[in-house]
Amino acid sequence: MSTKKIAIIGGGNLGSAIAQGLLKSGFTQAQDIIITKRNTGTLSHLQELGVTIEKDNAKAITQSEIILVALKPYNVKEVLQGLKSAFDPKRHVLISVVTGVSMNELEQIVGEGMAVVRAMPNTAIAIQESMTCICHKNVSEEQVTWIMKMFDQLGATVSIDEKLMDAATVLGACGIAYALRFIRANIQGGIEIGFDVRTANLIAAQTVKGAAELLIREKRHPEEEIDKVTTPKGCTIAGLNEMEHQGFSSSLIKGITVSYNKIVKG
Ligand SMILES: NC(=O)C1=CN([C@@H]2O[C@H](COP(=O)(O)OP(=O)(O)OC[C@H]3O[C@@H](n4cnc5c(N)ncnc54)[C@H](O)[C@@H]3O)[C@@H](O)[C@H]2O)C=CC1
Ligand SMILES: O=C(O)[C@@H]1CCC=N1
Repeated sequence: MSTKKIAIIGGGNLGSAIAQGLLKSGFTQAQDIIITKRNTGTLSHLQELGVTIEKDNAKAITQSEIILVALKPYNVKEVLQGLKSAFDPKRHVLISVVTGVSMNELEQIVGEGMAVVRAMPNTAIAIQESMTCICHKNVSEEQVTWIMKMFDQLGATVSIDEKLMDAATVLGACGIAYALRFIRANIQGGIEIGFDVRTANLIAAQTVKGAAELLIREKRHPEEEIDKVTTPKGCTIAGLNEMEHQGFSSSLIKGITVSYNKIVKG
């Protein structure tokens, strides 16, 4: 368990999901988490668990060692600029989960030499099932070990070059939404062929979980597993081929590149 205090600046979708994951994992105790938001009303579920809810970002920063920034890309610079004097490069590590803001930009805002980490998790962090991609700058070995240990409690973690961070955002963070839309389409199809929505939801979600586990646990390539399902002249290959005729893989690849270009080109 960690004894470092963590301030989460920006208690929105991702910020509160991280707090939930940290609590569930037992890595951090509620009294060691401070979470900030302008309108704190929506954070009562975390307050009930013992997390400190705070409107004053500077106060949260001075009371913590790890400063996890989960603000929107469009206001992160302005908010952090206003908090510059609260940061102490000798004491603080800044972890940003903000899309599209580089470590150099963050360092320039909060002060030269500041230990800066960019982490790209996804919302499954709330249930310790995130995929988190990480890169860092000015961070000591002890700090890296601690940070990797923290994210390891919250799902799978991989260190990447910063130049891949936008791609990580698309594949890992946006990827949750793509996967859920795939499941939803399966549910819609399932209802059309006879299932009630609850049963279709369970079958679709558990089937996707099983498919993912085959790849993660057995380290297989998807096509190797698909080959085991596609009986010659059978219903799977007939359906799969129709999906491909309709542009299934192509639409996903195109969507991924559109998401990526949205980050890179704006
Ligand atoms: N939602 C997701 O799945 C993921 C989001 N991200 C990134 O995480 C960041 C946060 O995203 P979300 O949580 O979805 O956005 P969000 O809008 O839900 O959360 C941002 C929060 O910051 C709060 N806030 C605004 N100004 C503030 C201030 N001055 N002090 C304290 N709090 C303030 C807002 O009230 C809001 O609750 C974004 O940069 C996004 O790109 C990264 C990976 C996944
Ligand atoms: O859509 C967005 O901008 C953010 C980045 C990753 C997930 N949500």
